[in-house]
Amino acid sequence: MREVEKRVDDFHSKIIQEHRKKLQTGGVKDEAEIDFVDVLLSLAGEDGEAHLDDKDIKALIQDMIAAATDTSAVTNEWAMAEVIKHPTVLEKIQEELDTVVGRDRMVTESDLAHLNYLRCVVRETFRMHPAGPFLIPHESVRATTINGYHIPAKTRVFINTHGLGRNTKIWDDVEEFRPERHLTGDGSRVEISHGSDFKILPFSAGKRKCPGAPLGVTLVLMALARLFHCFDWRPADGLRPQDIDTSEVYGMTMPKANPLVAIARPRLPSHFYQSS
Ligand code: HEM
Repeated sequence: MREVEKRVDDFHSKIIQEHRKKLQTGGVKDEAEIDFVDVLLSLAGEDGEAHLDDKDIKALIQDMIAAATDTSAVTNEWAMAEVIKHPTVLEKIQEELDTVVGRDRMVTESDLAHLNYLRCVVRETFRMHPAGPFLIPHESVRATTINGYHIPAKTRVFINTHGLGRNTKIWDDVEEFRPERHLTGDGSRVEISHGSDFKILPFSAGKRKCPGAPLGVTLVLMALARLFHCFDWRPADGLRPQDIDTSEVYGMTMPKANPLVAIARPRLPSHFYQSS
């Protein structure tokens, strides 16, 4: 454990050193190049001191990497597993991709707003498999009463988003992966984070809501759009779609108990798969 800690610490030190060197040798010229660490290093403190020391910056980098990577990866794996388990869903996703994007170019970020069925797939994935099944523990700062429940001050509060997605008072056929249930009646864009109805809460809500939600949504949508646009997918040899295992393990995030194994077959013209 100590050895892992040291390796992680060295990795963070290297990131800080590289950024400090860049700042000292003329700084970052193009505003579009400024990243999270550049901003943290440039925060001015009092009496000519830096606002944050290296320990603070390392903690923030670690927090950001931990919060951003596992959540997005777990969501992608669940979405892939559910889609490969439901071949008609894959067909509908690819039909939409062929209509919106076509087969002679790659998906770009500006396409994502128009992929309403894929957005439903991600929303349905969050309903059934929220990356944070109990969000992050919160504590009530003062006593309050919500829906008749008295919550004393300093109570540790967990929000059961996993239960919310399978609550039969809110959803029907809760065990069924059915993206269509999220389509808006008027064809307007399907929101993924949460709506005014709070029927799903993948990123929590309110002032401690995930600050990376827009980036998280884009990362997940973009990865899935490219994977389904570029490849046809089927389960590993010998398995039928319905055999795909969807058992879960609980932890800080809620990954699949067994990693997904699947077979990809290119579906776009061959020049898209050649490295330049
Ligand atoms: C699919 C992707 C993601 C999911 C499902 C997700 C979900 C969550 C959830 C449930 C929380 C806890 C909110 C609460 O306190 O109740 C959270 C917090 C947080 N997330 Fe995300 N997240 C994702 C992506 C990201 C990304 C890409 C970033 C940054 C680039 C990020 C940064 C953070 C940070 C810094 C916090 C802690 C906020 C605080 O201090 O309270 N997340 N996220």
